[in-house]
Order: sequence, then C-alpha cells, then structure tokens
Amino acid sequence: MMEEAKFFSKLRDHIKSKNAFVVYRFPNEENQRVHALLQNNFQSFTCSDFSESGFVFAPFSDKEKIYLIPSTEAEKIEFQHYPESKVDEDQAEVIFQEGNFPQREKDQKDHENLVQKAVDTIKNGHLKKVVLSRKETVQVHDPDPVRIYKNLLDKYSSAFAYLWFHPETGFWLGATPETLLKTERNRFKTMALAGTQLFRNQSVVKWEQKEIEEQKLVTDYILETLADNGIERIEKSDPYTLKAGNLLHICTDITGTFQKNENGIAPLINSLHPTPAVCGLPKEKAKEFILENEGYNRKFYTGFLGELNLKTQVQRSSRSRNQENQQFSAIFESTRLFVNLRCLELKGGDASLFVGGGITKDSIATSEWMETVNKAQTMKAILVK
Ligand SMILES: C=C(O[C@@H]1C=C(C(=O)O)C=C[C@H]1O)C(=O)O
Repeated sequence: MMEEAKFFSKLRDHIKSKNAFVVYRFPNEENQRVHALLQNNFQSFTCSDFSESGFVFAPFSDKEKIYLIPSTEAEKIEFQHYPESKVDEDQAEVIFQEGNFPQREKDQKDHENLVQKAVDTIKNGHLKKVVLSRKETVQVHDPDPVRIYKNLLDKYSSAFAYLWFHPETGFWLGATPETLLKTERNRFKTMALAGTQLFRNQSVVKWEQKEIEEQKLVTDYILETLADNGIERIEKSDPYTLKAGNLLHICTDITGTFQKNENGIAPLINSLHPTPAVCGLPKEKAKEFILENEGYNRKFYTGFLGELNLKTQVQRSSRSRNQENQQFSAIFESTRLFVNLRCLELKGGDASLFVGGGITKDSIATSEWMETVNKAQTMKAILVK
C-alpha cells in the first residue's frame, strides 16, 4: 500500500508524461482503498473482444474505439484515502452551488423541445422509452484534475469514483451509482436502475407510478435479454431505493450463472450495453432516435468502464491468516464494470457535464429538464473549491 501523498505526487509526474492512467474507488469501499493503473508507455491500446485484461473505457456508440489500459503495460498501485472532514451530500449544499453555474434559458428550451418530441413519438406508438441527454459546458476556476478528483473521493463514497486520462480522450471524471456487470468465476451481477427524485432527508420515500413502471421496464428487459443469452438461475431482488449523491433511484439487483465458453464475457456485455437505463426500448429504435435528435456526441457518457478480466487473489477464508491456510488462496479472474453516469470531460479550463433521463409517455418536459439540472449538481458540486 502506497502512502496517499506519495501517490498523488507520483500521479502529478505521470500526468506530465502524458501517458494513460486511471484512478478508481469501488462503491462503499470499507477499507478506503483506491486503485490506480499508470500506463508505463505511450502506446494506445484498444479492446476488441473483451478477452483482454486491464481497465476498459468504452463509449456509448458501438462504432467508436474502446480504450484499454492493459494490466501488463501499467504499474498497479493501491493507497487509502481518508476524507479530510466528513462532507455530506445533503440538499442545502446543492442549492448553494446553484449560483456558481447559472442555467441558460436556451438549454432549457432545447431540452424541453427534445423531450416533447420524444413523448409525441412514444404516443404515436413508435417507442416505449428513450433516454435523452444534454451536455453542459461550464468554466472551472481551478481545473486541476487531481484537486477535483480528491473532492470526488471525499464526497461520493457510495459511487464508483474515477479519474481517467488517455492522450486520445483527455481527462474524464465521474461518480456513477450504476453497475453494468460484475463477474466472479461463473457468477454475475447486474442492476436495473431508473426513476429519479431528489433526496430531501425524507424518512419515507414515496415513488410515483410513472417511476415504478419505468424502472420495471428496465428490469423486465434485462431479465429477457439474459434469458435469451442462455443465462441460468437468474434471480432478482425486490426493487429498493438507492441513494446517489443528492438523488434517489429505484434499483433491482439481478444475479445469475453463465456458462463460460470461448467468447468469455463478451456476449454478456454486448447484450447488456446499452441497457434501457441509458438508451431505451426497443433498443435499436431508441438508439436511432437518440442519434438523430440529441444533436451532440455523448462520447463516453452512458458508455461503461472498469476492471476487465483482472486476476484477483482471494483467501478461502478471510479469517485464516496462518501459514496452514495459505494453500487455500486462489487466483481467479473478475470483472467489475460500471455505466458511465454523473461524469464530466475536463478540457482546457472547461468542464463538460453530461446528464439525461428516461422519457416515457407520461413524461413532462419541464420536470425532465429539472431532473437533468439536479443530476448536473452531482458533478458541479465537486468543481468548486
Ligand atoms: C441517464 C442518467 O441516469 C439514468 C436515468 C435515470 C432516470 O431516467 O431516472 C436514473 C438513473 C440512471 O439509470 C444520467 O444520470 O444522466
């Protein structure tokens, strides 16, 4: 384990070298552990069939490059990060941030028109659900990626919190609540996440029928595609409320067993991405609607990222530390991928934030706009000093 200060000083040197790297922490990490992979050469690596091992960074579109930092080409570092003070994610602070980045009227109009067009298309029976998003670019007073990432680590302990750099993509940061795929041997886990409301310290969370139905669409679709892909023993949890920064979502955990064949986990990834949590239903029609109407390139937003086929050593029993039991430790491959939400691209002195939401027949344009404003707060809150 490296000392944190030593790591960040090393990272600053690495940034000067312009070689790729990624720093990341898993959600709810009990021992405060943060991981990093610092690529030790200037080559550009891509992922072709998900048989590779390393950290993957994939765009929304299946026509663009999927980047990879291969395990064999990078120095692997771990350190522990303890927040300087207990920062909470409550509403008061969110409202306070509002003044730093005023909203533009034109952005609102454009987004509401886009949503209305989708609602009309859905009502005409061409679509069931489509996720529509926008990009908001703001000036950052101190655009130091390391400073901003430390804020992110302090603030969002229940998210997958990352800082990525590649000479061809530039800097990306994010705090996403959504697991795309977790595999360990032949077990896997994914989740259906949808429905959004503000967290207001409410003791009882009430969900509207619209949100309940929207989230169920996502769950049903995922269950169906998994069954079509030969996944066995599929189980799902009851829907529960998941807190992500200043927001609440409805979540269903889905687990199962998959048969490993020569294609590895590629069929699983290809059937899940993009889920109706970020694209829509039916998938191809929704994708078409997005590409034709959103009017900007999502790049890595609503793509996915994380550890791919990484070798992990596990003790058979975490309590058995004596010599005798050492022989029971095993090495196996695991994958932990997340959907790239609540993220931003850092470029020059600007940050581009990406935010969206699911549209169904019952969606109201102004409420959908507000939802994106609220989602943007997650990342705006870490930009300020
Ligand atoms: C699209 C986003 O989030 C997704 C859409 C949600 C919704 O429509 O309510 C909720 C969580 C995510 O699955 C985003 O954060 O930009």
